[in-house]
Order: sequence, then structure tokens, then C-alpha cells
Amino acid sequence: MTQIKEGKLIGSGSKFGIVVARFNEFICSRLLGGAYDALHRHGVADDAVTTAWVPGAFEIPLIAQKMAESGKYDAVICLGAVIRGATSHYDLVCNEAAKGIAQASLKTGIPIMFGVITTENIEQAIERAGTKAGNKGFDVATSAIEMVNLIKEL
Ligand SMILES: Nc1c(NC[C@H](O)[C@H](O)[C@H](O)CO)[nH]c(=O)[nH]c1=O
Ligand SMILES: CC(=O)[C@@H](O)COP(=O)(O)O
Repeated sequence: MTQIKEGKLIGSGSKFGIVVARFNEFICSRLLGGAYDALHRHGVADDAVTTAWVPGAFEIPLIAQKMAESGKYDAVICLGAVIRGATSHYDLVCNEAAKGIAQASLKTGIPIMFGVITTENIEQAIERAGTKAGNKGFDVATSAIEMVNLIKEL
């Protein structure tokens, strides 16, 4: 019985697109740094990574899908930070970003990783962007490498 438990964490030879939101840039720049760190530590060449900035998380799915459709990337990493405000806008942005990213990945067959943190307040976002709760950008980039290698083994 063949069992593929996980993709290897070998990034060399693979190409990655990154879509990062400018909204809450203080947080997103740190998520991006974490993603770069993970890719570099796992052997991904600097020139194998292309980063596109978008206004906010709501715009991530479109650019992520364009990157995935281009055939230039083995995986796309999406980074953003949606922090709840005083209205229901938070819920709409979170839901559409998550739904759009998932749909783009299934439509294109390319791993499009959900690295958009959705928090109740700024403190929670800071905790997940390189402090007490780690760096979600690092985590999602590592998962991207695993998914690329897993697909190669199927
Ligand atoms: N409030 C946040 C937003 N809102 C902006 C939207 O994402 C979008 O750019 C705008 O509605 C124009 O289409 N975006 C975030 O990434 N994070 C937020 O907390
Ligand atoms: C998550 C958001 O879009 C947020 O910044 C909007 O804040 P508000 O609901 O106070 O307008």
C-alpha cells in the first residue's frame, strides 16, 4: 500500500509567486519577511520568487489566480492581515479573500496558500507576525514548499 504522508521540504528548483496586501502594511511586511526567510532556508533561489503588492486582502484572489494561470509558478503564497473594525466589513473581506483564494487554487490546480491572518485586534496580528505566536508568513511558505513536492510525487 503506497502512502505519501507529506511532501519533502526541498525548495530548490521551484518557483513561487507571492501576493501581499498593503493594508496593515506594518503587519504584512513582517509576514512577507517570514515567507522570504522560509523560502531561503529551504533552498529557494532569490530569483525564483516574484512578489506582487495589492491594495488589500479583497484584491488578493484575482492576482493570485493570474499568477497561477501564468504557468510561471509552482505555488502562490497569499499574505494579508484583516483586523476587525467597528462594522461588518471585516467579515466580508475575510470571507471573500478566503473563498476567492480557495476557488483560484481549485480552478488552476496550483497550490495557492492562505496566509491572510484574520484577527480581532492589532495585538493578535502582531503576535502572528513574528512575535509570541510565530510568523504565519513563514508557516505558509513552508506549507507551499511541501505542497509543491507532494504534487510532484502524485
Ligand atoms: N479593512 C481591511 C481591508 N480592507 C480593504 C479591502 O481589502 C479592499 O482593499 C478594499 O475594500 C477595496 O476593494 N483590507 C485588508 O487587507 N485588511 C483590512 O483590515
Ligand atoms: C476589516 C476592515 O475592513 C476594517 O478596517 C474596516 O473598519 P470599519 O469596520 O471600522 O470600517
